[in-house]
Amino acid sequence: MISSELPKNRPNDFTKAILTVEEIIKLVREKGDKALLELEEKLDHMKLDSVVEDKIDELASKISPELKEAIDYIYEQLVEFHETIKPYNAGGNSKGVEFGVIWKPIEKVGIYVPGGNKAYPSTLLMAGIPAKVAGVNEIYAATPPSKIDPVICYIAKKLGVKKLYRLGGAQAIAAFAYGTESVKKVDKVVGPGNIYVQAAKFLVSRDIGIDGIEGPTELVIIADDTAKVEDLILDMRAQAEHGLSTFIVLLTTSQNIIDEVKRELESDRNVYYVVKVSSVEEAIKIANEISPEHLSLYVTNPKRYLDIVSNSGAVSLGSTPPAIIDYAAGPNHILPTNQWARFRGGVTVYDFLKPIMYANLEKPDEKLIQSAIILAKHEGFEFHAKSIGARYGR
Ligand SMILES: NC(=O)c1ccc[n+]([C@@H]2O[C@H](COP(=O)([O-])OP(=O)(O)OC[C@H]3O[C@@H](n4cnc5c(N)ncnc54)[C@H](O)[C@@H]3O)[C@@H](O)[C@H]2O)c1
Ligand SMILES: N[C@H](CO)Cc1c[nH]c[nH+]1
Ligand SMILES: [Zn+2]
Repeated sequence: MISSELPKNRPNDFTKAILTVEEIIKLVREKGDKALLELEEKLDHMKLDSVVEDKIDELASKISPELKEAIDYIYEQLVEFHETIKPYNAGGNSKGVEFGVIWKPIEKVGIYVPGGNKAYPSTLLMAGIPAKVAGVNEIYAATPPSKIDPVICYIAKKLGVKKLYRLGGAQAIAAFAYGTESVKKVDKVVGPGNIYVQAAKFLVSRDIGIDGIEGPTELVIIADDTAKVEDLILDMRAQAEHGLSTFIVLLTTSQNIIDEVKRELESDRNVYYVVKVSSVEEAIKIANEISPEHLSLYVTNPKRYLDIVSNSGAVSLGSTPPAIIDYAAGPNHILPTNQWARFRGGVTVYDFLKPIMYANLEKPDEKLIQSAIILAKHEGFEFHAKSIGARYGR
């Protein structure tokens, strides 16, 4: 289906799942493993005796040499990306203060690998590699029991995942956040998923770290009349493969493109929003407001517009298909949706690191000490002022 107007509410709004998910979280907190087994039976239609996958080695050995080679090759590319952008410990001196930052990995991380409609081994690569590059010691993963793909097991082994859980949806996120008899409580949970998964992450962020809201999928394409309409149609249908809750928009200056896209996609089940704009600049303004997960700049000389893109998870330039970012380019496919791109980006090595700052004042600048004392007194914190003054003879 085609709509010529942007919607007031997004089809992928996770907040509509909050009430259902609150109940699921409550059950997992109260009843631990028992709740997990009941919820898996009810929501994933799988009768399990344990939520821990204990056949990882056996399953991993089943993957074809072709798939193994593909995974190994992509693995290298993603390691290269995160090693390239990894922050380094830095320090300096100013006003007699030696200061700096050391980056420390988070200790325990849970990765959610979606698996309602399809298995997503690519997601385990996308989350696991930056975690490993950051130096996370304990990586755990969960995916719905019907989608324990041997490729997921192969990647889990390669990453050194401590345990793979047969758990989907909000119950997987709750188990990571609060722990159960079988599931390790972690410090941060990351990963994309449907509205139940994202609502659960949102709710547990009271108690553990999350990487943001990532799902269902969004794509905004900006196309001028040089874009190949067949490519645009493929890119729209590609992201529509993630389900009917996806949010897919085409903003174009070309009436020909609009006519052809409408003709081709009118009878698809997904809704595509196709809107005419008068310039690429106008389209970027609209895209910045939408703050989409994926942005495709399928226009002449796309790089010159990067400066005015302010909100987007990842940008595919020119004829680069957004789907290559989903698999192998280097940037992550775990990307913010629901306008979270206004204040955060996709998952990177930074998501698994914490900056610990330090200061050492052996011979500090007098004026700096005096300034601190003045400000502490102004705030009415006498002992703050005194504790500083006493050290530096004031
Ligand atoms: N933005 C991103 O970074 C990104 C990346 C990859 C995938 N995605 C998105 O991930 C999503 C994957 O969705 P999926 O559904 O295939 O898999 P999923 O693993 O996210 O969700 C499946 C789970 O949802 C739970 N569930 C289903 N119906 C429920 C209900 N009525 N009540 C409570 N729980 C319910 C079940 O427990 C099931 O295991 C897609 O929407 C896709 O667009 C987003
Ligand atoms: N397009 C998804 C992000 O929205 C990522 C993905 C994984 N596999 C295929 N696609
Ligand atoms: Zn995709």
